[in-house]
Amino acid sequence: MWIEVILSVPAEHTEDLSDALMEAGALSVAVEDEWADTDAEQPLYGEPGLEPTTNAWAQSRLVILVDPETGIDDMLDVACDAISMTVPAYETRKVEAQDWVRLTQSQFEPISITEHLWIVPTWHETEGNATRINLRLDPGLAFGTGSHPTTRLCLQWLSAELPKDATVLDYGCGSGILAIAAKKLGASKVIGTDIDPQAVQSAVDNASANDAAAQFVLPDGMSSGQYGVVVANILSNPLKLLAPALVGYVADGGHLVLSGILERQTNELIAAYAPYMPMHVWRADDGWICLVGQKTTSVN
Ligand SMILES: C[S@@+](CC[C@H](N)C(=O)[O-])C[C@H]1O[C@@H](n2cnc3c(N)ncnc32)[C@H](O)[C@@H]1O
Repeated sequence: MWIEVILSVPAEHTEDLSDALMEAGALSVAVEDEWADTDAEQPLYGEPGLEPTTNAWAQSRLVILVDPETGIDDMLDVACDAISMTVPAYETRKVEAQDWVRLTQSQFEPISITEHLWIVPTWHETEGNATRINLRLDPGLAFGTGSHPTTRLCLQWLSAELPKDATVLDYGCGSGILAIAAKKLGASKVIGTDIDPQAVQSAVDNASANDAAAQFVLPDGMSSGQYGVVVANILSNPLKLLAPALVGYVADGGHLVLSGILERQTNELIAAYAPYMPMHVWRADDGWICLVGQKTTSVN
């Protein structure tokens, strides 16, 4: 018998706390992204090169496996103290002593985005016919495993609307899932960028695992090119701040696809982009919407 300790922390502490917990005696720490629909203020980051100023809105759920002999309060005190964080409330549950890795992995099943596009964890066999595209991705620290509606909406747009041989920029690439999907769906050239170096590395690894030729760089490494499709799944505040930059990356006649927007934020986002480009709701999913616009030659 082992014990699982489950708690939520601001996403910005996820990595440091995971490391500190392992040092303090945890057997393993699994991280689940959890974007709650709350009224908490959203992060104000968004300008290229700027670090997040607050991350109260994005929470991660940690599932920590410990030996029953481990003093849970002591372990949490030591780990939280090491990163100067208040010990959060937690729950525990008993788990049978068995192969915990397999237990964790079994919680992540292949996800169907469309009939032809699937996200398949690497420990699953791929199935299907020649027309089925299987993206091999593992849940990890970088956001983007296809289970979140905001990612799903972008993948559905790419599946349905990506122009043949388009060039694609994935702004806020996380795991690289959108860039990799775009390449597999026929994009001619794909580049992704993210302010999080760990996300960039994870995107590089995932592209390689999928045999997808895509380039990933930090925002500082972006050149000033234009793309037939720019897709950005971030959050409404960064999307507002990034409006001129993102529109600037869209080539004449190209498409801008925005996700990470709650339904109630639709009008403010459309208004924020109105001076640059008309945007409309393409599709909604579970309280989230995807905005799409096409740049005409007369709009700059
Ligand atoms: C919701 S995740 C999206 C990941 C993936 N594209 C997907 O659709 O699942 C948002 C990503 O945007 C990144 N991000 C946030 N602000 C950014 C900014 N100003 N510039 C570049 N990336 C940013 C975050 O680090 C995070 O990896």
